[in-house]
Amino acid sequence: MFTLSDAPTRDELKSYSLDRLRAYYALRVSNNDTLLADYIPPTVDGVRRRTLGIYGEEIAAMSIEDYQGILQGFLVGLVGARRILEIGTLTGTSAIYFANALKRSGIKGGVDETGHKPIISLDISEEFAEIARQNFVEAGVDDYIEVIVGDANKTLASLSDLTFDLCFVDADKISYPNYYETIVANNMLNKKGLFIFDNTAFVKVIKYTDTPVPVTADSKPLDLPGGERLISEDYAIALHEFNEYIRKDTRVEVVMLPLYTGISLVRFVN
Ligand SMILES: C[S@@+](CC[C@H](N)C(=O)[O-])C[C@H]1O[C@@H](n2cnc3c(N)ncnc32)[C@H](O)[C@@H]1O
Repeated sequence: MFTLSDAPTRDELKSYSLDRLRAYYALRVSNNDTLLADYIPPTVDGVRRRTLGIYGEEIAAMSIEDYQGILQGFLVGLVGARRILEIGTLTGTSAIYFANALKRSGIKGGVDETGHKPIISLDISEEFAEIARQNFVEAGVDDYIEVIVGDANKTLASLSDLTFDLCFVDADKISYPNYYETIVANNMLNKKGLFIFDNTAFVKVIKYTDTPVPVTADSKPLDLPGGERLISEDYAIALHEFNEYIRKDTRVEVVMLPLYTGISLVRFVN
């Protein structure tokens, strides 16, 4: 584990290449090394390696990356989240980041008066869910996360009595409008809560070393320059329609972060 004290001096910086300096900052996206140590636990690496070993690159690449995990953990603290809903568990990477963030905020694990753990994560695959549960045990966060298996279009509706402070939506893109409307219509997200929708820009909007791709008002959904296409065109069209839908929804305010394949933050305006 690095410490912030290994920062180069001003003199040493003169012999640094920009790439070396970027590499330095890539590991220091927060000023709090305790937070980084908490947020990038070795177990997340283990989850990635195991997912890669079992399913290969295409599936493993669906897990969020470290920086997104750190950012989402920061947002957990920002909104004071106590209860989190995740749609799309896969093998558990994002849920582990959320659990560590809750721990940092002093939230206790275990089943509460609602009969649930602080994080409910939904996935359609029993196989992924089982691997995720093993990963949660190994990461020491199994008392923070419960996985409910089934099509989230159905399981979500069965949770409509519950209220969450943060909803992270990262499952099948076609269903984003239904997930959004079900959560809003049933008041499942607190008025001060936060939605995070992943992959809303369809393609890698930014590469680490590039400047952000400007998205203009007349951009077509499928012709954003500057990145490999990670998802099918069906998904891109569904996401485009979803983006337009929430952009015009006067109940909410939306900011799409140009990170990875786009991360939309959505909050209620009043
Ligand atoms: C992008 S992955 C989630 C990655 C995870 N959030 C992470 O960072 O590790 C999408 C997941 O959504 C699940 N999924 C797809 N369609 C679904 C549906 N209709 N209901 C519930 N889960 C679904 C898939 O099985 C897959 O595990």
